[in-house]
Amino acid sequence: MYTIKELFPTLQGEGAHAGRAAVFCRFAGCNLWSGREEDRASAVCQFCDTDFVGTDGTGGGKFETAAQLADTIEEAWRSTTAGPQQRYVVFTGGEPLLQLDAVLIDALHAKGFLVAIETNGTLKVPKGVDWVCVSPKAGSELIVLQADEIKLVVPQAGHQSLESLLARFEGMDYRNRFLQAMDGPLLKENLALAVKLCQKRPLWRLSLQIHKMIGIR
Ligand SMILES: C[S@@+](CC[C@H](N)C(=O)[O-])C[C@H]1O[C@@H](n2cnc3c(N)ncnc32)[C@H](O)[C@@H]1O
Ligand SMILES: Nc1nc2[nH]cc(C(=O)O)c2c(=O)[nH]1
Ligand code: SF4
Ligand SMILES: [Mg+2]
Repeated sequence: MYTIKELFPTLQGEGAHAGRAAVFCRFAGCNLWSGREEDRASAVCQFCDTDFVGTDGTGGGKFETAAQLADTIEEAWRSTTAGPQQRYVVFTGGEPLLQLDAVLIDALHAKGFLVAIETNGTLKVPKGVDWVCVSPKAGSELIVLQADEIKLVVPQAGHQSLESLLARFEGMDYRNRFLQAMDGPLLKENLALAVKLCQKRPLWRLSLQIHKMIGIR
């Protein structure tokens, strides 16, 4: 059984694959926040920009089997794209690694999809995921120490020295490194910080949340 908040075709808005056609499948639930506003201030992750509670979003629901969910993802892909090429699904959440498993990954591979995830990096990544984007959260234990992409949201309360943290991540096995400004009331200031850090430390590139800029999901 998979519990899905929402499922829709769009463009990846962030990171190395920004601008790429993708089906987004958002799992309900996260291990770093309940998703309830009254728990935000006491959560490990306090800046989340996403509603991942329940199954009431577009395309959301409970899916009994991997085959049913994979069929639905394929339908979403077919609803907007002309052919079978470049099939791409991004599992996010909430935290996708609470639910994503080998059976679902295999079912998508059998349909020709590349499987990407957006993860907070605190849970083990199953074999077969084609693109791992890890976004570490201050105050959580990072166990995904190797990935295709690291996308650090800045600044985060609880980071002692941001530059020494960046230096540490620079020495680790992440093939692409991005800084993403924390959205919220201080977005403008946070963007200025991210720009300054990318200039100072050129191993990092700026990730803009382009879906928010252009008004798509
Ligand atoms: C909603 S999370 C879901 C996936 C996973 N739980 C994680 O944290 O990576 C998707 C992406 O949005 C980022 N994000 C969440 N809240 C944000 C905010 N307020 N501003 C910028 N990025 C944010 C996360 O860091 C992550 O890269
Ligand atoms: N278009 C679009 N791109 C995204 N990249 C990461 C997202 C996420 O919430 O995980 C996201 C999202 O919610 N929408
Ligand atoms: S870990 Fe990801 S989904 Fe969970 S609260 Fe933080 S940003 Fe949101
Ligand atoms: Mg998002």
